[in-house]
Amino acid sequence: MNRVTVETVHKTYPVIIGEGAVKEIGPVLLKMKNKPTRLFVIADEGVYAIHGSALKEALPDPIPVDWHFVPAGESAKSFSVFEQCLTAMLEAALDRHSLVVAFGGGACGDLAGFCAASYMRGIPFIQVPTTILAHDSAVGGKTAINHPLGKNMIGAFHQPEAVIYDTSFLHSLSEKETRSGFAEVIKHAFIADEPMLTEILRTIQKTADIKGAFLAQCLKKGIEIKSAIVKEDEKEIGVRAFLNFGHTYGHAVEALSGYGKTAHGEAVACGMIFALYASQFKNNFSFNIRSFAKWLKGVGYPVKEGLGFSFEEIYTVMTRDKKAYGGTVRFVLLNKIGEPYVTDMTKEELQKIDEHFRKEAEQW
Ligand SMILES: NC(=O)c1ccc[n+]([C@@H]2O[C@H](COP(=O)([O-])OP(=O)(O)OC[C@H]3O[C@@H](n4cnc5c(N)ncnc54)[C@H](O)[C@@H]3O)[C@@H](O)[C@H]2O)c1
Ligand SMILES: O=C(O)C(=O)C[C@@H](O)[C@H](O)[C@H](O)COP(=O)(O)O
Ligand SMILES: [Zn+2]
Repeated sequence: MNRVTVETVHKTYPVIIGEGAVKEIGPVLLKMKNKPTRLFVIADEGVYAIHGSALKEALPDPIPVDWHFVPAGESAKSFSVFEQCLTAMLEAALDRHSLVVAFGGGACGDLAGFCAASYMRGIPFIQVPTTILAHDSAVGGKTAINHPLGKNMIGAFHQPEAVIYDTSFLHSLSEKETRSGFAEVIKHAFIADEPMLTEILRTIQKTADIKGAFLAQCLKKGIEIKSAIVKEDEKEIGVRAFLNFGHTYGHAVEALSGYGKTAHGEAVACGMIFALYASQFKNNFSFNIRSFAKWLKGVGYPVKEGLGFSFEEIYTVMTRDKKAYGGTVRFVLLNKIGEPYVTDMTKEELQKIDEHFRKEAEQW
């Protein structure tokens, strides 16, 4: 098993990664200082149907367990599902030493983490992620649900007690979800590791290449990059915003297309192309963006997903981004690969970049 330790001001916790890692959940729970009085598993119903028995067998006998199922994917991050979870948690009479287990991808993890953060003002939880994307979402303590007006707008920072990342769950992911998750790996490489990016561009030519030892190595590196940033800035006062590379535009595409249609990572992939053009516009960032966009398309990413919306539509959603304040939109751009920075962008600048982006898209 591989292990990465995440350190924050108030909590240090392990990310245990590997095939069969789910078996580690028993020892982790039984070793906790306050042994949980009850477990409340919030499970993505699609994931439960495929992998539920593995988690069931791994939970330790002495601790009583309630199971609560939520819709598969992004639709779980809604007010109504959040309310249903809290009602079920109250009915199960959870106390402050009860523990929530999030079982699913990033959507279920974000929802379950927010339920744990809100119930009695915060009870412990453990992430048992099941997607490639969740190498990012399960680590670092951002939890949230969506609002029709913006992505992840209602949420809290709440760190898990542990992340139990069983990579054998990833074998059943669809091609779309494999690609979507891998976009966050590409993001981690762009913001922190040029050799990793080069290796990715060389190794991956189609979705089916995202597998095996190379994928395992990318996931561990991604988690290490993320945990180093979270250690420095848990609550996004500064450098944590770098993890938002590709997200300002990406979140707008997700919100406009109706959550769940364009997968998060697909939207982030489009957002990274936009942010690369913006980096070129702002400071002559030198990189062959056209060939990167073509590479993404070749792997299977729907790179033109944002083009169906007008600049005004995208801009309006971007002004509600959590990084924006005082009326300006803020973007994460690159000086060079591995050297991100945050900058204000005016509407005029963004409009010019959008025009260039649309013109370039004819060549992808
Ligand atoms: N908190 C964070 O730091 C953070 C970081 C990145 C993304 N996110 C959030 O994560 C969400 C996206 O997460 P995601 O990409 O994991 O998608 P997801 O949770 O929406 O799952 C996508 C689909 O894959 C299915 N699925 C999950 N695991 C599976 C498996 N092992 N086998 C087969 N099918 C499986 C689900 O049922 C669902 O239909 C977004 O809401 C995004 O905002 C949060
Ligand atoms: O952990 C972070 O910080 C990130 O920004 C990771 C992102 O991949 C993730 O999608 C996050 O949920 C976006 O954060 P938000 O604050 O823009 O909602
Ligand atoms: Zn993301």
